[in-house]
Amino acid sequence: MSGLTKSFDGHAVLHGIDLSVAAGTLLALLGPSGSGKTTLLRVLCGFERADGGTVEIDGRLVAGDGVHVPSEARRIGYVPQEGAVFPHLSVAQNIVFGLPRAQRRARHRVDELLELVGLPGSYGERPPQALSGGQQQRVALARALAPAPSLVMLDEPFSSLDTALRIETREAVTNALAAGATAVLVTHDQSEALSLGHAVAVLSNGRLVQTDTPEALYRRPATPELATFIGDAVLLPGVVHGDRVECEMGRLMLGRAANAGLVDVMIRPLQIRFCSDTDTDQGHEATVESLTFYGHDATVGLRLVNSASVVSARVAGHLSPRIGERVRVRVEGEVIAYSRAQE
Ligand SMILES: Nc1ncnc2c1ncn2[C@@H]1O[C@H](COP(=O)(O)OP(=O)(O)OP(=O)(O)O)[C@@H](O)[C@H]1O
Repeated sequence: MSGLTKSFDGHAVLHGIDLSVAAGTLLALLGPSGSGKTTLLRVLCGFERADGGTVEIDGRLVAGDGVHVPSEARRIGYVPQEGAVFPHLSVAQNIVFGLPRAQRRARHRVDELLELVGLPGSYGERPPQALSGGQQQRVALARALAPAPSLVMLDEPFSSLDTALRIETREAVTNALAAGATAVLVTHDQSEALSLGHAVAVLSNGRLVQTDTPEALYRRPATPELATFIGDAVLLPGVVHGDRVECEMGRLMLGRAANAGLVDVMIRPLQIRFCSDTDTDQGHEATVESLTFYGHDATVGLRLVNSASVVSARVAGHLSPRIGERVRVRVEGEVIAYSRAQE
């Protein structure tokens, strides 16, 4: 898609979106509520017309420059949030629903699709109500994949599921899509976007802030706002000298070049590590001020000695310290600096 714009009642919702999805990959479209994800998806599907810009699928212009291919002719499979399956049809009838009449009786196709989404062939004759919410979402995916679409759109397909079903359904969906489908997954869940997307595009107020691999997005977010949106982040004032930055946690290596001068240094809480008792000359002294224990890990609030700053560290649950304890901490790995020059 190129230069896509859309306004509702004079209020701009998409501000010129340029984005491409490589064939055979899953792009996660991540953004907070109201950022324009659904509008973008509706424009791609052809449910909504953009005010400007173009959409091409498999090299074919489907929207823009006076063209508007109707949604049913775009070869897009669509999996909505929930309620996608028709309750009055069997699972098999649901799956073949979008196929030409002549192909609807092909039982082997239903079996193939059920297998693809990880459901037993015997489920074909069941009514959808006899399936769990996650299994129903898999049927919705099988139906979307049945006509071999060029592109599959997944609109928050896991959001109504509880945690266990979510994990199971996510796995089934990624396995099914690994067969080479090109897909766009709309989500407001950071971990879902990072774990499922080959690439992640972040939308904020109708603008794309960054499109990158999950690892690059997490490790080198374009802005401090994006850093805190993608995951927990500690931000400390600092000064850049060459390939290092000086801050209250020491002279740290930069993971991305930054202009010399005043910056905000971004450190992930998992990078703040406790020094062992033998490392007495290493690290910075801090007092444990708060502790939130989650079981497998814990978030520790640390007040740096000789400083007003409190930083947050994430440690394995069995290593969590006691409140009031004096510890030594150091930063592991590279950090990112955001210039304050414009302030
Ligand atoms: N048909 C419409 N008429 C008027 N305004 C609309 C319409 N559809 C969306 N909007 C507005 O456009 C903005 C973006 O909405 P959109 O639903 O695309 O965001 P979203 O990122 O999908 O949010 P959510 O995650 O809550 O679904 C919102 O301010 C919304 O109120």
